[in-house]
Amino acid sequence: MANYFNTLPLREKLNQLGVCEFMDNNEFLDGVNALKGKKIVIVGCGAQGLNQGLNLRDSGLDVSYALRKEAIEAKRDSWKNATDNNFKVGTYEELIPSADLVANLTPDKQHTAVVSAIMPLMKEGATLSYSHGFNIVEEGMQVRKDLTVIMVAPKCPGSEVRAEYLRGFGVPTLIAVHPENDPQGKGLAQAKAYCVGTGGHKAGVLRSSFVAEVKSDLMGEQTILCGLLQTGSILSFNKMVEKGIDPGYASKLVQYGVEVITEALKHGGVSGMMDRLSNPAKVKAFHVSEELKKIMRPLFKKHQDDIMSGEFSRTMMEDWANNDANLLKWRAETGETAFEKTPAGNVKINEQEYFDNYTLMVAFVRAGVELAFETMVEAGIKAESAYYESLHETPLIANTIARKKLFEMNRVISDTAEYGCYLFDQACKPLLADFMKTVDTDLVGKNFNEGKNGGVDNRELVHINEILREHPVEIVGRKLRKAMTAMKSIKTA
Ligand SMILES: NC(=O)C1=CN([C@@H]2O[C@H](COP(=O)(O)OP(=O)(O)OC[C@H]3O[C@@H](n4cnc5c(N)ncnc54)[C@H](OP(=O)(O)O)[C@@H]3O)[C@@H](O)[C@H]2O)C=CC1
Ligand SMILES: CC[C@](O)(C(C)=O)C(=O)O
Ligand SMILES: [Mg+2]
Ligand SMILES: [Mg+2]
Repeated sequence: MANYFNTLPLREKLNQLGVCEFMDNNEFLDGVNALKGKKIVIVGCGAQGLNQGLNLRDSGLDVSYALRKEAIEAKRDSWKNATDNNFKVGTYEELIPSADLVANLTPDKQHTAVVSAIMPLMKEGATLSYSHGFNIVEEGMQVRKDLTVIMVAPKCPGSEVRAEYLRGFGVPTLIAVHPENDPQGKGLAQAKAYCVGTGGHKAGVLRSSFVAEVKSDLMGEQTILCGLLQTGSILSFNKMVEKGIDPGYASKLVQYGVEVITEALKHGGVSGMMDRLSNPAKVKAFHVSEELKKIMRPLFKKHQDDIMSGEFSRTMMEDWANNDANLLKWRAETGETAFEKTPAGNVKINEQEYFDNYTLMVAFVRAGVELAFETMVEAGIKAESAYYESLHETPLIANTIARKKLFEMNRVISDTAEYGCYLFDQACKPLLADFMKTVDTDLVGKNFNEGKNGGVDNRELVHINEILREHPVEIVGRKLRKAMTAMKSIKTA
């Protein structure tokens, strides 16, 4: 097998990268009907597998889990996840042959082995579904020509796929049909039905391609969503402790601050988040984020370039072959950071204080969201896709950090995302070393300008507001958020 993307001529690369059509609500009027009464068998009951299955069943669909024999015999977590939630569980041989749709929700590193094991058992004309395009695009998996291959990719951690569904909302989702595998022309209807089943249609759906999903998903997870939130959290905590701020206070400000701050992003975009600062702090955060964008832009470009060329996938697959040596080493190192090892203090921090005392995270988030968006778009990803991947998903990742710090984020996201997060973090921390020497407690740990709201040049403030509001991520965000009529506010810390 070879990297599918790299086998395409440039015109086809650009064509598949550019597939991105915002799907109106009236595209989903048929609901789950295309899969009603069909047997959906999910392989893997982990972050996505369990939570997608719960939503699909609640949406009236027939869902069961095919697990590997050793998981059933050893009553592993996947077996517990499925049985504790009263799903039917069986082996591949027991469940796959009668399945109308098989959803492969195992780790990307296992996809070639899993698909090779289940494909011979799949009945003529069945459908194989993914939630990430890595196996098809980066590994070039060849699927039996009578099978339909679709993708329903939530732009969200598995845990929040369920949480937003239970709030009566959903998460932005990319759907796609692999052009090499749609023999009966039923792929789009089934992908739409599956998407309705997960609740994704309530948040926003893009008709995408396997290529466009992979090249944007890998970029978002490595940079703003996981990498920069990890780097920013660790550097913020270390700076506060270095400057004598109580470690318990610092830990709480970081752990919950990123959730409170990015919740504003979800509802009002970057400008909505910045508006929560005092005017002097907003001006400062603007200039700090401009400096951060300048420092980090080459790293963001490198990540996007390595994703586009296949170099990222090659290095990650080398680690797979080396028993995940780097993944496990970086996971252990992250667990040993002072932030991860310092419990949040038993101290009251009100919602506004998270903004007032954490100007630095606001600057990190603006810089990271805009950089990720800009870098994706200049690489050929369409604005709507770049918005879901760089802005809307950031608060959903922050929800996991608020739960149990970086440990929880890295546990819930895919192994692919976790590897990419560490890769970015390893490079970004030294890149920011000189910048962090200039940071003091006015930016992190204490109220900027001691909370005084005066002394701002009106013309500069007007100019800054214009720049923030007219950024392309804000323009497309205002359109996409209009469609999120069912979006709920979450109770933050
Ligand atoms: N995590 C996320 O939030 C997101 C993930 N995705 C994509 O969803 C897919 C699933 O990822 P995710 O939910 O994170 O995966 P998890 O690691 O959470 O779960 C993997 C599941 O697969 C099972 N599994 C592991 N190895 C094998 C194997 N060799 N054969 C059969 N089953 C196996 C595990 O069960 P056991 O080990 O007990 O057998 C577990 O149930 C990936 O393609 C990922 O890129 C897409 C969007 C977001
Ligand atoms: C952000 C990482 C992700 O792409 C996701 C939750 O969307 C993943 O692969 O886990
Ligand atoms: Mg993702
Ligand atoms: Mg991913």
